[in-house]
Amino acid sequence: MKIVLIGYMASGKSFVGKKLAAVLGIPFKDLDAEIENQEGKSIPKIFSEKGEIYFRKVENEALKQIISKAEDFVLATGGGTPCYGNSMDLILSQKDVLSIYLKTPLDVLVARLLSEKENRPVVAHLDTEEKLNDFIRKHLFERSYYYNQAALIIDNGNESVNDTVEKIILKLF
Ligand SMILES: Nc1ncnc2c1ncn2[C@@H]1O[C@H](COP(=O)(O)OP(=O)(O)O)[C@@H](O)[C@H]1O
Ligand SMILES: O=C(O)C1=C[C@@H](OP(=O)(O)O)[C@@H](O)[C@H](O)C1
Ligand SMILES: [Mg+2]
Repeated sequence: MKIVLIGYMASGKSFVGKKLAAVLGIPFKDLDAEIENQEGKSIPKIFSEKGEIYFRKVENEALKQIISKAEDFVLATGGGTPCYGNSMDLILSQKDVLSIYLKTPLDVLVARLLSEKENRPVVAHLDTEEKLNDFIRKHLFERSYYYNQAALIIDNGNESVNDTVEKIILKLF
């Protein structure tokens, strides 16, 4: 079983993914963590020292490597992963991969990112709730074109992580 979670920043890909992998008894992989290990730097450092275009190249390469492996996994991608280069086509073209969009309402994303934006260079500069809300509303609309191509769409708003994992499991079996 190969599961790839996609969705906006703070939709819960890393949080839900870890729990889902534990319940399924298969390895959990986080694309951002793989990139950080490979580059020997944090995501904010890669953005500030090498720039976003470099990050997107490395992100696409890391995705290719993980997705082509034979073993089972749950992979949490980054919020931008499916929206650059051929990454979404790559995810969709792998017949043994199940893509899942974790869909989270705008107000929940804004609330989560208000307290967790420092390590996310794409939104780190947005210093008020109003700016964050304005930016995410437009950005989410643009990115939804990619997210909505996932095979499965699962709501992860105000439900508990256990409920979200259960919803996914029910769709799998
Ligand atoms: N179902 C949920 N219930 C409660 N909190 C959640 C849920 N899903 C995610 N979160 C919270 O949202 C925050 C962002 O989640 P994270 O997994 O880092 O998002 P992503 O990897 O999609 O950017 C985390 O602090 C996590 O605790
Ligand atoms: O949406 C994005 O462009 C990004 C999302 C981040 O991952 P999370 O979605 O796990 O926060 C990380 O890959 C990087 O900061 C860029
Ligand atoms: Mg994450």
